[in-house]
Amino acid sequence: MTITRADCVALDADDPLRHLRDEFVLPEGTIYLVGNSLGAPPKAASAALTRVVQEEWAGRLVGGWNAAGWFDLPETTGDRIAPLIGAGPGQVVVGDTTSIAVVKAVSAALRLRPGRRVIVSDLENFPTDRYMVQGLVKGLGDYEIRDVRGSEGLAGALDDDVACVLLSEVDYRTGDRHDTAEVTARVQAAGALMIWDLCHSAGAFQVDVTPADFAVGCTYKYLNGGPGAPAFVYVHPRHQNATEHLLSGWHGHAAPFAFEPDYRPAEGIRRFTVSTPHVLSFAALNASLDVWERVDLAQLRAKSTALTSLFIDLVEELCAPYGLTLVTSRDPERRGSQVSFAHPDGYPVMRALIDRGVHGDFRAPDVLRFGFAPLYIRFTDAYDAAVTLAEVLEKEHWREERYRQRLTVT
Ligand SMILES: Cc1ncc(COP(=O)(O)O)c(C=O)c1O
Ligand SMILES: Nc1c(O)cccc1C(=O)C[C@H](N)C(=O)O
Repeated sequence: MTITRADCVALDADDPLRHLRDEFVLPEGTIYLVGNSLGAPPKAASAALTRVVQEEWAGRLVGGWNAAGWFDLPETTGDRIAPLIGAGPGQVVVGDTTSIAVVKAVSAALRLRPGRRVIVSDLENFPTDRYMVQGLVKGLGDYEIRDVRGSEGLAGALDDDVACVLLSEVDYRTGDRHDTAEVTARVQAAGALMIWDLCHSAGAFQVDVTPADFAVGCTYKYLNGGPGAPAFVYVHPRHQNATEHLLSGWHGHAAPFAFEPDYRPAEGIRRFTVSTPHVLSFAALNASLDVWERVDLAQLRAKSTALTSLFIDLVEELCAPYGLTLVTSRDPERRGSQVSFAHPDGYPVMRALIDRGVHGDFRAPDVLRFGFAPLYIRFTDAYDAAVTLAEVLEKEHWREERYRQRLTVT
């Protein structure tokens, strides 16, 4: 084999981020390549949750809203996420879920482009992004969705009717990454607004959100905020006071504790909050953001591309006879921190692999996904995962009937 396990041991020893793995709880014997779905728990999360329950909730009771800063968590936490996506203070707010954030961003964009009735949506977008826009259009009436496939499909889709375009920087299935600067410039040149879904970007590499009009993303994948961790919304400063979104909840009101009968939006990013923040979820997320403060994002990207390139090379070498097709771009610039391979029996192959301690996931119809969270995945993990995948394919372990039984969540 061209690359040996000893080479990978050496790469791990040279990895400037290697100490960060110790910050996470990872079960012995598990190679966890699903950080692109749910990140691993930071060791500090458990103590952070206990502290918030005991000191803030039990200790201060309702006083926690003031004394523990609960009311301002959406903004204070947004300011901590901002540097990871290239944004400044007062440009990001945290709360709700990505699906809700999509409604906020798209509805705010539509109000900025009165007279334009079209929302461009990618057929490859994660389904909830599409479903939320479909629901919005049904509710608002008088708007239409123009479907495209990938940013290539945009060419013929941009005209004077388009109000906004919603795309994911990194495709959840293929792992491919758009050239956001180029696409954003094209969309804006057509007079439309650009909204990026950064779910598979934030924490995978340094994002530059600044050319975008709006962006949304979750914090439970590469950012390791925990299951159900709140989402974020970025709003370019030029738009913040110029528009309103559809979900006019009381935390986004100019004077929430005046209890006025009618909605008046707060100034600035605050108006993109909706209602009561999930304080316990913020505790876990903020424990993770403490780790992120110590991460050099250039080193993160270098490690990510090295890991994904290594995995592609190894799988192509070891699994050549077994019917896998690389789905993700070979160009490291054009991919996130994920590698996908297609296989006609992808589902049982992935179940057999997980049974042998290598956790990836499967996306219909035939995609095996492998996420490489650079904070805690080692080069030896990539090596061992490729060797185990080759074994599963060579020995045809995946043919066992039990691996065909579908679980509810894949
Ligand atoms: C690109 C993308 N957008 C949105 C979501 C869903 O967001 P949520 O269920 O947190 O609203 C996911 C994953 O679940 C995703 O991968
Ligand atoms: N958000 C998820 C959920 O609520 C259940 C199971 C998985 C998820 C995920 O995050 C999946 C992920 N967005 C994907 O890229 O497929």
